[in-house]
Amino acid sequence: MKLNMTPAWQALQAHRDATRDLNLNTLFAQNPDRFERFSLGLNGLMFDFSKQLVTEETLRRLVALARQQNLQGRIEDLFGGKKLNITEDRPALHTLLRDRSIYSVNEEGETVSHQVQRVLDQMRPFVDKVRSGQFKGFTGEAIRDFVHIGVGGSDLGPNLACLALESGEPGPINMHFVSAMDGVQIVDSLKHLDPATTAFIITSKTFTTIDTMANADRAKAWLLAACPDAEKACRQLIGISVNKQAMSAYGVASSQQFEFWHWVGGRYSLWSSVGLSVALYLGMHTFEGLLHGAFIADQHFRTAPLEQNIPVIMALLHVWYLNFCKCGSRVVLPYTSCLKYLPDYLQQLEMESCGKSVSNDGEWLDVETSAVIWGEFGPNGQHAFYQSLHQGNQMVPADFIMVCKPPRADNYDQHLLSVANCVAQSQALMTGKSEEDVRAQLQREGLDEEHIERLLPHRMYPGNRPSSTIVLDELSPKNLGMLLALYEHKVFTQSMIWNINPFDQWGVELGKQLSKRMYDELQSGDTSTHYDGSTKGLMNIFRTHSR
Ligand SMILES: O=P(O)(O)OC[C@H]1O[C@](O)(CO)[C@@H](O)[C@@H]1O
Repeated sequence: MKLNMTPAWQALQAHRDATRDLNLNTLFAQNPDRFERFSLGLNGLMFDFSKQLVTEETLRRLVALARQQNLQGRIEDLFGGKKLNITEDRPALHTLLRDRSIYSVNEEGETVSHQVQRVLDQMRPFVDKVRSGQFKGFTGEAIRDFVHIGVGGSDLGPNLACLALESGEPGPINMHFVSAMDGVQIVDSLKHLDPATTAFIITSKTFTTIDTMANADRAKAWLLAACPDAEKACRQLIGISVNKQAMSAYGVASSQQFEFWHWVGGRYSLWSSVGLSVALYLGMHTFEGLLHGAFIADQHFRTAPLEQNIPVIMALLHVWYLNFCKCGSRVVLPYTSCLKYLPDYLQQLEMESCGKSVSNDGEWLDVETSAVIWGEFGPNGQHAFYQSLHQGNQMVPADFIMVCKPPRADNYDQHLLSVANCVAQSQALMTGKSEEDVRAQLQREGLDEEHIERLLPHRMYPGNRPSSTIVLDELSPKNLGMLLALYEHKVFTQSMIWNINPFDQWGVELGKQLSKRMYDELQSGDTSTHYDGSTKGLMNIFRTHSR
């Protein structure tokens, strides 16, 4: 039976039709305990969903949908290593990267736990060597600068975590990130770096991604220009990949190859050796803190009742807004610039995982799956798109992220400013500003009646716009690990409700194939006739103006 014909779905649809007039201000007025009732805590993290347009009944019906879709069984399948990634015939075992003691799933003879342990045991001494200045370049000087080269899941997580968790004080090494295929970032970075003291961390699950390999080629050529002894120069390359053969062929010494496995999806790979850059930059204890936090979230997801399960509630709210309230996008608003890259990270996690139109049974879906996830460091967003959040005519549910302890102790005052804005913005979205309030204000400002009538509709805020606030007591490795893993499980829950595979991404392949052919033709100057008019026109314009 199609999902939207099932009893739980139909019941939710009827409930939505009956509650279209739900008003948040009224809900708070009717229930003084609403904040306590509609918030959940977990080890230093609090999830406040009291400003969501839902009632107890909405939640009950959403949980009934999760039960109907056998969510609990699917959670067990995930943790038990069932091959949930059916189109690639493999399990998704990223949770094992955070818990090496309990589960052990056999994968080609060696238990997965052993594989994970082996790589962590390889990472630890390497991190010590680097951070103590014992990792030397071709002149014998210590390597001080590392350039992490990767893209998508091989870039976003480490980049997010390095910025989020750095102390603001200089450490033993500097970390730089390069992901852009156009070559601008790598060329600009190399200008400021010294080949004698710089190493490159080439991070790519496949070790074939053209964006990453083009940047790596550029970096390797730069090293070779300074040190023609290829073996010595390549000592400054570190590889992170499932593809050991390709790393060796590229010249990465086997002691500097850090493996991960096919069962770790790219956007779920921060917890694998892909996190090496975090460990190098901030210490192994920071990386292990991230793993620990994610493990706490895993246990919570696996054991908490659905009604008190944070990622389950996050996902059900997402389903509610996307499928029943028809809100096609959701905005992520962190109120610390340390989490500047969080919206980008979550955009890949959600949109690559859920951007599907076909169910696990191969049927075209009749319900929406992929919401547009976007966002920005909140205070900057306020000066760009909050106008639309407050007065635009589309409802965009928001996730505010607030941190209590200031990430920089020596600027408490500005931290207060940011927190005040975070809380005030979610309040303003909810309460809005009524016609009476606007009229009273304009009268106080001394405007005449005609002017007031003209301005009234422009100065009113409809309010009743929903948001959640996730509060972290501090921005620690544990809390960041928890936050990211909760979002992972949110995405998993949504996917199980829609019965889609969140672990493949076939939709990115066609563009890659076409661009390869086009690149070859642009290089050779070949004028192909098999393109459509627009494509041919664009290529011709480029040919005319590029040189
Ligand atoms: O780690 P790789 O193999 O270089 O891939 C990078 C990214 O490219 C994608 O395959 C999408 O193009 C992502 O899923 C992945 O995170």
